[in-house]
Amino acid sequence: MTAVTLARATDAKQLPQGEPLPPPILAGGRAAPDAALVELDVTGLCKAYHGGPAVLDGVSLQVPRGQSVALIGSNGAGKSTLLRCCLRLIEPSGGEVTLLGEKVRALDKARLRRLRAEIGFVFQRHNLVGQLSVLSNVIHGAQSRQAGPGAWFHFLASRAAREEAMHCLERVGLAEFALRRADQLSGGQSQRVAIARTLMQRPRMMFADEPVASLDPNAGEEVMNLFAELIREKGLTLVFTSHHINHALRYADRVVALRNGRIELDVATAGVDAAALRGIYD
Ligand SMILES: Nc1ncnc2c1ncn2[C@@H]1O[C@H](COP(=O)(O)OP(=O)(O)OP(=O)(O)O)[C@@H](O)[C@H]1O
Repeated sequence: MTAVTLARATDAKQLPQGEPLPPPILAGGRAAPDAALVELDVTGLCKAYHGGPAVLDGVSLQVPRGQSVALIGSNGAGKSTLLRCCLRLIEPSGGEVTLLGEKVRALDKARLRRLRAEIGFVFQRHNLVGQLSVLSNVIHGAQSRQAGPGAWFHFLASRAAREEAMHCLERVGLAEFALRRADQLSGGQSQRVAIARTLMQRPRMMFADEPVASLDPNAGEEVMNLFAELIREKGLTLVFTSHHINHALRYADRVVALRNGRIELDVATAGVDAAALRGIYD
């Protein structure tokens, strides 16, 4: 156990005060989350891979609409497993996840696919299709609304889809790259395209698993800023994992720290200092 004590988001003032916070980008510029509208409700979530030890051990977490939550914790703490269980990209071993009002574990394949279509998921690696154009990759974000080859190739997509995709690319500052092959982009550009693709999805909520881990510090900062701006603009709920304490403080309303598959810390970022959060890595 570290110097960091278990605390709820409401009593962050119990934590030690210290160095000044970086200005909150996301938390500062928008209305307070609506506590009555819970978009993600995780209760007693457990996961063990292949009958091994518990990787998630009774995790419970409620995220209201419009809140941005940073999940932090050492390598192997269970952050990615938690995100993936929420979308049932991997099967939980126990507990319950309710996402946008749907009990995820009870959904059949078709309903699960429909639910996933409402969630933007940005991964550490952008997962673009390298041989296709940037525009086609973005258009693919609308696959739940557009079936057939038009969901894959920009020249077969509807005019409306192409225009919307161009708008998404403009929003991430890459309109002039629309017809370039995706495998000709830098890491930062690729991650921007991945974000444009999630915008094309018109998501109701966003998850991001170490979205800037593969980028250099400058590109990482730029992408996080852009991401935060878009989340704020659209009033979306966000849950993201990060190893950057400063990103957690700057881009989240709330920080949840995992250790060995359990929540060790759950605090509002307002009033918490970086030193308190660093304790989670001891
Ligand atoms: N597919 C898998 N099969 C078996 N064990 C796995 C699998 N995926 C993850 N694990 C194990 O589960 C534990 C938690 O992993 P997870 O990736 O969720 O942690 P994390 O907090 O996201 O770590 P990191 O910060 O390194 O990304 C680790 O011990 C890992 O080895």
